[in-house]
Amino acid sequence: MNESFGTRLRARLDKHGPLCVGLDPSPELLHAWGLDDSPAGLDRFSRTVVDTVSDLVGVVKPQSAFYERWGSRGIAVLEQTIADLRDAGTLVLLDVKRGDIGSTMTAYAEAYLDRGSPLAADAVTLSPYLGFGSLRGAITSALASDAGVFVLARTSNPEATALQSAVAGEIYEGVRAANTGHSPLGSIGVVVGATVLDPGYPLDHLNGPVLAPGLGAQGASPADIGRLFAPVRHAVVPSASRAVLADPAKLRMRTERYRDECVHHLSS
Ligand SMILES: O=c1ccn([C@@H]2O[C@H](COP(=O)(O)O)[C@@H](O)[C@H]2O)c(=O)[nH]1
Repeated sequence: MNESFGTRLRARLDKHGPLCVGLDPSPELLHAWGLDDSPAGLDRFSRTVVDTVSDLVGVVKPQSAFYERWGSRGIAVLEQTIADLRDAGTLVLLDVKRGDIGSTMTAYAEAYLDRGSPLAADAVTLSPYLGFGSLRGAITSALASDAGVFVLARTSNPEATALQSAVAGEIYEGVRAANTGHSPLGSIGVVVGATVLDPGYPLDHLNGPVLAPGLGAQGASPADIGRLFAPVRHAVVPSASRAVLADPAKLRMRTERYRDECVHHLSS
């Protein structure tokens, strides 16, 4: 029997520390790297990031939108990047934020979670704003494929606060229920930005992982990670994209620095 996503994630976090590197090949970053904004540029950027950080972190989070910009040629690069990460033994958390009615979610689950799909990731981000129940089929598919999902609960952007604080309770409770009985860690996670002032829920009750974007470019620091997520120190996955990707010559050093500072603030 294969190991669940939660089990694999826990092992990677224990070995490599919590940091997740985001893979966001925006036109600005490609330009800063001296690369063309083209499928060839995306490919070069992605291969360089995979080669540079895959021994440093347990999880990499490609942002699908930056590959989708280039249509089928960008998706081909994304498929190759997912394959390269898997070959390197790095967990792939594909940031796609899909959310729709149940029958369509089944198709998204086939695209991103079914082991036979060329875009199959270890986990994906999902949006619950058609109701948490609309995600149940996708969650069932994820568990059947030993994959995981991260459901948006309190995202890192400031515009989200009013809407999400009104409904986050339903999302947290749905995730908690989905993880009941799973050990050492459930496979169903939440997204809680490192920029939020208060997650509004005892995250250690979830028995699942917490993706915490917002480190660096959006203003959150490793100290914020320690302050917000100490109760889930073995389950939090802080992610940084622009802050580590800005300069290829400093990519490895910045990844190590953010990783080590997150470890430090989570253990103090
Ligand atoms: O709440 C969320 C959920 C996802 N994101 C994504 O993470 C990265 C952040 O990039 P940075 O350069 O580290 O700011 C990006 O892909 C977002 O789409 C998020 O920021 N907040």
